[in-house]
Amino acid sequence: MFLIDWFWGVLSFLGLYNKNATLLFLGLDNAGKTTLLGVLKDGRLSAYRPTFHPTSEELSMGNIKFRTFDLGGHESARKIWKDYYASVDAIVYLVDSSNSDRFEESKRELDALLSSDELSNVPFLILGNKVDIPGTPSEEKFRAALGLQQTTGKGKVPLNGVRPIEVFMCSVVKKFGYAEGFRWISQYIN
Ligand SMILES: Nc1nc2c(ncn2[C@@H]2O[C@H](COP(=O)(O)OP(=O)(O)OP(=O)(O)O)[C@@H](O)[C@H]2O)c(=O)[nH]1
Ligand SMILES: [Mg+2]
Repeated sequence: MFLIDWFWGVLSFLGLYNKNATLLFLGLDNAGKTTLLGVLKDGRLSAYRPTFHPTSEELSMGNIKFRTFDLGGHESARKIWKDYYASVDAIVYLVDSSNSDRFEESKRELDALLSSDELSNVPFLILGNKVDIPGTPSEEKFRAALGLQQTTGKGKVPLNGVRPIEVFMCSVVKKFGYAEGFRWISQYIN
């Protein structure tokens, strides 16, 4: 009983209670995908090791399926996650905002996703992760670096056929910022 309460508690916290969806967590290696999955799974932080093989992990809660894939330098992984395009309801794209050296690489992968026909109607939540690390850029600077100045708005916005896309800065480790992002994207998930 306790477990079930906790379980639904997590999903309602994320706005995903009584939704039926598959969410893909994408991003370069080291962005925080496995850590986010772990935080959702048991609310605790464990020392998650970098994921090597296969570059995919999955967590199911109720009717929600979370699946991670690493992008960048993983050609074989790319082949795998392309198979999931058809069943994806939302994409959560994680970026390590503390590592500006890799913004360009991360932007390249993101742009490829955004321009793919198969995903043209899929909502995108961009998480600028690790803002707990001193020296991370402001949201404004982060958006500029990723080419995300034009997004669809953080509130409830009538989209008129435009794909929902929005940026939320967060710290998965310190557990803030990402739930707002999930609640934002949940309004575009059935
Ligand atoms: N300071 C800080 N570190 C974080 C945060 N989120 C993740 N990390 C750390 O970043 C490193 C990479 O996190 P992972 O969750 O393994 O990243 P990943 O995207 O799964 O990476 P791969 O599996 O290697 O592709 C780990 O050492 C995490 O502890 C955060 O919010 N703040
Ligand atoms: Mg991982």
